[in-house]
Amino acid sequence: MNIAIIGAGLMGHALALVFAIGGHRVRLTDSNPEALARAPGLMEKARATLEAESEAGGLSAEGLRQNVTLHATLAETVADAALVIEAIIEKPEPKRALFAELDALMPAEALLASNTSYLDVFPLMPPARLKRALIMHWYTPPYLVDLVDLVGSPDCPEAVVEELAAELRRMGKVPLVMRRFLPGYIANRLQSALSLECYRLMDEGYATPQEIDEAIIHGLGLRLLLLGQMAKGDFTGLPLSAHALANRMYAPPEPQGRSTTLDAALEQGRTGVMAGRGFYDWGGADPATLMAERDRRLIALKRALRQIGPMAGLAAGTTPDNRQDETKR
Ligand SMILES: NC(=O)C1=CN([C@@H]2O[C@H](COP(=O)(O)OP(=O)(O)OC[C@H]3O[C@@H](n4cnc5c(N)ncnc54)[C@H](O)[C@@H]3O)[C@@H](O)[C@H]2O)C=CC1
Ligand SMILES: O=C(O)[C@@H](O)C(=O)[C@H](O)[C@@H](O)CO
Repeated sequence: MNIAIIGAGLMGHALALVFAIGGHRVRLTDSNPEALARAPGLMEKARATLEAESEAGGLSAEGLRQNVTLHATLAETVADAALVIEAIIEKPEPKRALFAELDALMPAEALLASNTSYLDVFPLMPPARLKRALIMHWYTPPYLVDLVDLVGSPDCPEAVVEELAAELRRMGKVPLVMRRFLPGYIANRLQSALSLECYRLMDEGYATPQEIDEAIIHGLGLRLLLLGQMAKGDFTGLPLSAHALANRMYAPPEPQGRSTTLDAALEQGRTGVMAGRGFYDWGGADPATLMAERDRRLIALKRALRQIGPMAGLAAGTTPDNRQDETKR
């Protein structure tokens, strides 16, 4: 499939690699020439790390160069594309403006997919595009994290969503199809709730970023990887969960729309790995090298988990799904 990706940042360059590994032809563009120029090095570093662990699907460095090409203009990028992926800044107005530009340039039958983390992008799209518009939300790094949230627009037939889901499964991914848009889908909503509590703990001086990560890595993380949250609840015992709910010992944080801790970091230029520091100081290490080290460890962990297998799979079955039809995913 010919694929166009708009935005070559943290996600865009990695998505280009994912689809190249999947055997597709990718055209990549970015409004920032420096970001676009950075993409080949980031992609090759990630590809080489995957290849070293036999996880690159046979994609060679030359194959990457042939399968992912950089383009300066939208018109060139989306010409003869069957799937156009938007991975630009998470702000409604730039996305709306881009969708309008793309509408005039992309093939009539091309799919339009947004990688948005939380936004209901469908009202931002030209109505005529909605019959072939979806949210296709990936998790970073998308060449290792297999979950992909898939939500068709209200006008997009289920068959179109299922066709894309089938292609993602062929690529070894795990699409989670939602029948209706829900900001944050499932995993991002859970992550968002966790983030809100993290910011509250830091803003109110209860914990440092390092203490939060220690609590997750040495506490929650191990069981989540094997059991998820609900099967873990079965081992905790549901009565205790009921007591904890009834006791209501504290209220979850009210979303404030900002965090003093996060604002301070941003004011000091601590924007994350790409800047060499965020909540942690990465010692000026090259971002691609840090990502390669993250990927090497994630691959080893993923391989071990494949061998161990999730425990939820050992269950005889799940409880009956008593949701009403209209509320089902
Ligand atoms: N960073 C992450 O871990 C994840 C991000 N996402 C979502 O993916 C999208 C992109 O996020 P990131 O890759 O993190 O952002 P980013 O800031 O790293 O990259 C966005 C890129 O889009 C480019 N851009 C902005 N406006 C443009 C336009 N009109 N035309 C062409 N290029 C344009 C920017 O120059 C930038 O390089 C957002 O919607 C975000 O919510 C989804 C999953 C994970
Ligand atoms: O964690 C991820 O990769 C995705 O869930 C994302 O969409 C972004 O990180 C987002 O959650 C940041 O708020």
